[in-house]
Amino acid sequence: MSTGTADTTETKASESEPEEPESALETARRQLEHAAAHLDVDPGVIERLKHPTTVHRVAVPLKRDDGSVKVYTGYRAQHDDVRGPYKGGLRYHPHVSEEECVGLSMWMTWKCAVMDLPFGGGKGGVVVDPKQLSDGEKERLTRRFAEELRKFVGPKKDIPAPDMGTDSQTMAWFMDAYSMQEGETIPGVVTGKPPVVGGSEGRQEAPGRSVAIITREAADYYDLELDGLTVAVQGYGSVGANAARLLDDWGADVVAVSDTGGAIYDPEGLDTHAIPSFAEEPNAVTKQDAPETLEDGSDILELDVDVLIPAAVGNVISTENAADVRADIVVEGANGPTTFAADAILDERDVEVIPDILANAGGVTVSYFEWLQDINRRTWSLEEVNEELESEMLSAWNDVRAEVEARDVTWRDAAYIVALSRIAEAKSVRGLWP
Ligand SMILES: NC(=O)C1=CN([C@@H]2O[C@H](COP(=O)(O)OP(=O)(O)OC[C@H]3O[C@@H](n4cnc5c(N)ncnc54)[C@H](OP(=O)(O)O)[C@@H]3O)[C@@H](O)[C@H]2O)C=CC1
Ligand SMILES: O=C(O)CCC(=O)C(=O)O
Repeated sequence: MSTGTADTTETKASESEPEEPESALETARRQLEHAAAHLDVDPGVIERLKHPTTVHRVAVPLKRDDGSVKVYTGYRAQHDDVRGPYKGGLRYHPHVSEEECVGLSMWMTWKCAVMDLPFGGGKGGVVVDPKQLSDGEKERLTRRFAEELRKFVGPKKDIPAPDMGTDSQTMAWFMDAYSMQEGETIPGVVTGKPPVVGGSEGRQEAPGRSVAIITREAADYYDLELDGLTVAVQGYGSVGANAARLLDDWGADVVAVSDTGGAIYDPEGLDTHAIPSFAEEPNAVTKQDAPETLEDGSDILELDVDVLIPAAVGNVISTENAADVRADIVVEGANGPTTFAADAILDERDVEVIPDILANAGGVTVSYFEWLQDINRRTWSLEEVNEELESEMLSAWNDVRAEVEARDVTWRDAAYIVALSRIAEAKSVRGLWP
């Protein structure tokens, strides 16, 4: 089933009435309004950008290993494609909802524009706990989801990728199911695949790598030494573990990391390579030896560190705890970890927040490299990928920094200003208004 700009995504929130808990969509809309106030953009464009173009909702039946049948709900939100095909991940998580997918798809539109990639924004997922499924069940679920979305995706239309609860294997199954239906191998329908079937070297580490690069640049900007920089990382998955390990390699002291089981803390710095990531062994963080274990993993957000990297789920920094965040800089590895109301509290307290749409954008940037490699049937080496990523991240960092300095705005507003200017210009040049 496909719905247009669905009722559930009508404007509910406005900047003047911040309430919590905020949905991803509410946060995204408030951030948009806040940043748009700094720009001379047609208000019609801003109003349009508060809504997705389309949200596809599909039923995904799965025959479980015990022979029973369960029907899951899947979504694909397509927010805006003025700059190119919709692009963004697929999430398998019990809290996936239409509203969450729409909010996340909006962030993808801005993220691709901040990075100046020729893509728009999409996001989707299935309401399921992947930890409760066997590998065979995950494969059947993914293949059926791909079949249900087949008409709406494609290398020139909408290109999914991994997100929470999905990985390169999920993308390989998705690509295979799509290709079988189309009658030819079409690697460019998804990114984040294993390199052996058209994936890019370095894609898996890329969002964590970009978080590390942006942390390094932010530390330098605020005159903090990378050597001995104290860092806490919430979430030890694809983003968190890769960011932690790279920063560790570059001399920072990663003093705390967490997963859903809790956090571990060592003021001397943890051996991040010895701690298994979510992909290597889920829920393994608190099984490691460390001087201190924090049973309530959210305590990691209040540790006295130079840099806090929330890299798990959304809304973890809210009005409940924003006043207790003791880091000097928050670098957002997750999408939407800070609510709109918490952002204001952190700003008042001079805690610098480097936003998700810049910090974790390495994932979609290497996805773009992968898409180019697929189209051109050419493979880049890991060195080429990492060199290009470094250069794209520095270019985006400099664009955003220029707005921070020119307008005296927050890093989030500055990133939105860069993105919105590009999107508004594209809309104006294309002349999309009837
Ligand atoms: N993968 C990608 O390409 C990109 C992902 N992102 C964003 O980064 C975030 C993380 O994604 P990703 O790394 O891919 O996810 P993964 O599924 O690889 O890992 C998620 C990690 O977060 C932990 N976690 C989940 N909930 C909590 C919680 N409440 N407190 C502490 N830890 C928690 C999980 O722990 P456990 O092992 O116990 O389950 C796991 O370690 C998401 O917001 C995602 O949208 C952003 C850009 C790209
Ligand atoms: O690689 C991509 O296309 C998108 C990754 C993603 O979902 C994200 O950046 O949030």
